[in-house]
Amino acid sequence: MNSIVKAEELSCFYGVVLGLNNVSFEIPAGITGLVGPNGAGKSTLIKLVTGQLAPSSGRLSVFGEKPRNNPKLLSRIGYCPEREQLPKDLRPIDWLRSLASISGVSWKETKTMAEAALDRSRLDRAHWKKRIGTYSKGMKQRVKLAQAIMHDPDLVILDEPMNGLDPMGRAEFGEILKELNQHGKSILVSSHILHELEFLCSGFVMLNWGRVLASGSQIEIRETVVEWSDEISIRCSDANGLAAHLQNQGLIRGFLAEGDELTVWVNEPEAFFKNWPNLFKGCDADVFEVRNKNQALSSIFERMTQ
Ligand SMILES: Nc1ncnc2c1ncn2[C@@H]1O[C@H](COP(=O)(O)OP(=O)(O)OP(=O)(O)O)[C@@H](O)[C@H]1O
Repeated sequence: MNSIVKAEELSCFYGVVLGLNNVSFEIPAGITGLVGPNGAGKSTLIKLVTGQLAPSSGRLSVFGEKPRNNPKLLSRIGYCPEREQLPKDLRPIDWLRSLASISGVSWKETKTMAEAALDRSRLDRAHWKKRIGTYSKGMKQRVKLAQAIMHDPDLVILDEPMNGLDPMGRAEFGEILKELNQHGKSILVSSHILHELEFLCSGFVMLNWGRVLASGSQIEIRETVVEWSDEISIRCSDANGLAAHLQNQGLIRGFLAEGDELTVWVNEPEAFFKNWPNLFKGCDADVFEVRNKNQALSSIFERMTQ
């Protein structure tokens, strides 16, 4: 694998408190979700990748180099921290220009950089003249993102950026990240709610209690599941018609039809899931999606953390 981040037997302790415990994984280019409940070690890992912390033991490389005390490497990384530390009284352009100027960019050039970053973060130009303190949560996240991408990094790291956003805000922010990815940026984004990232990420690192529970693409993680649920969700054009069809064949012992969503409790889950295209033959309903409850990524994660 051509990995961007590679951890080998990596540990990080805060005195006697365990932050990360002997984790090994690789993250390829793309959008990767770092998922785990509170205290799982997500921020610790992000601080290691951004060189803010040194590993207690093990090895960590980002683009093949150690991140700690490595300014050249860090210039290829953009970081959007979890905490909201924005200057309320400044306008976003002024803040971003000041940051670029501190980093040694000429004052004239800072304007182009700041404007480009705000455009790429999709902060509506109508709001640029307002002070950051008057902004909504979603607009502040875009300013934070602009700060992280202003220097055109190859890897953008965001710690819990969806926190506090409503579903619409999360979807919009996800679209911005996808667009950045389409422009060649790799993205590492953390959340304690897997569902927030499932639609966005091609791969995941799942953490709990400082350990990696699973890592890899969605398909690779799903393949680690050997247990099947007897509860299967089917999205189709005629839920009642399809339920009757399955019941007549003696395949299900119960069902619940709600709109275009049919939930069935099947007698032999694995056989059903593997054979479903044939089982639906002879029924007029169009089938759009079939999901085994245990195969949903969120369900896998729930069971791993139990
Ligand atoms: N500065 C610190 N000093 C001592 N312990 C710490 C420190 N930072 C984190 N920890 C501990 O390390 C463990 C991992 O914390 P971390 O912040 O990395 O988790 P997280 O997954 O980011 O959680 P959250 O979503 O709550 O931020 C926790 O037990 C936490 O209490």
